[in-house]
Amino acid sequence: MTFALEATNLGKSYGRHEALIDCNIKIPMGRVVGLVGPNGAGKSTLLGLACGLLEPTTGSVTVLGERPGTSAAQLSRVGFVAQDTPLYPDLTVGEHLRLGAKLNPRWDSRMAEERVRQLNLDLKRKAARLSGGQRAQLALTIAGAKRPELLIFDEPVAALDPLARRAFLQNLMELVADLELTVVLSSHLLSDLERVCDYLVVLAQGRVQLAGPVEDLLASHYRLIGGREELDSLPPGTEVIQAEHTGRQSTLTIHAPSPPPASATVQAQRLDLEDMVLAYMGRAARAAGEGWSTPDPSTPEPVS
Ligand SMILES: Nc1ncnc2c1ncn2[C@@H]1O[C@H](COP(=O)(O)OP(=O)(O)OP(=O)(O)O)[C@@H](O)[C@H]1O
Repeated sequence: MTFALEATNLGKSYGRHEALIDCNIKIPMGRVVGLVGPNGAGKSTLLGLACGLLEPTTGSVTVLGERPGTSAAQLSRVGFVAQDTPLYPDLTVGEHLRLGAKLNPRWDSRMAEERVRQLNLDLKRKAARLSGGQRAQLALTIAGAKRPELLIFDEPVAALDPLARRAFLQNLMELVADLELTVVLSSHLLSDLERVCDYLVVLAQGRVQLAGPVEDLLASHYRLIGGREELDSLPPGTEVIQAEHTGRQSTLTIHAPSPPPASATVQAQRLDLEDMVLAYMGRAARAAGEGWSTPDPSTPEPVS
């Protein structure tokens, strides 16, 4: 089976600093993947490895079944938009489209021109004179017109206001529906990711903390609120991700294979994506702060 992105014991060090450690993930095709984690977690490093911009220090990575960046054919299957939506400031919108057509064998001119028209982008305007939102939209148009099978974005919406962000994400979803793409999107904006992503990878301290289909992850995580003693013994297979105690009451964030048994004294609540991600990031930060190595993630198998 071919995965959109498959990392096996993947690691990347910059000098003595380990930015990505023993990363094992299998991202199925056709997903919209949210890559989240705190600053310095290793997200850009992972995306750089996936695009062939960086070489692994250990392990291996394949993208669409091939080593990244090994051939022009492989490069044309992947679209990458780096963190600062790089464009040529002195080139106009029209010149960007003409350059895209020259450089990309599968360039879809009709689609690029139609999107530029829909976005009301002036073909004669230089990139330097576009707003942040317009630049992001142009970068998305160029990446989509390459007709890639995998589109990778490193924090595409970070600098955009909420309206521009919403418009960008809506356009991205239209592109996904039209082209049947796999998208990997890194962002700190969990509410945005919750709206568009159906697969999640949480990175922290250079390690994968959690990965899997959003639906499965949300269905297997709970918040338990109840007496400290009652919450001392949990069903087998339950993993406590985070525990908070106030007096005799405890609040636990757990990963459990099946819903916790109903009880009059213990309340079980579903988590939203943000609470779940924050619990894993908090656990990784505590483990690092206390000098432990982060525990192995309980990574649910991806759905193929
Ligand atoms: N070229 C480099 N040389 C040395 N260290 C680097 C280099 N690039 C990244 N790092 C370090 O590697 C770690 C991971 O960085 P990376 O940019 O991958 O994190 P990130 O999750 O993308 O962060 P952010 O959310 O802040 O963009 C950080 O500690 C960073 O300082």
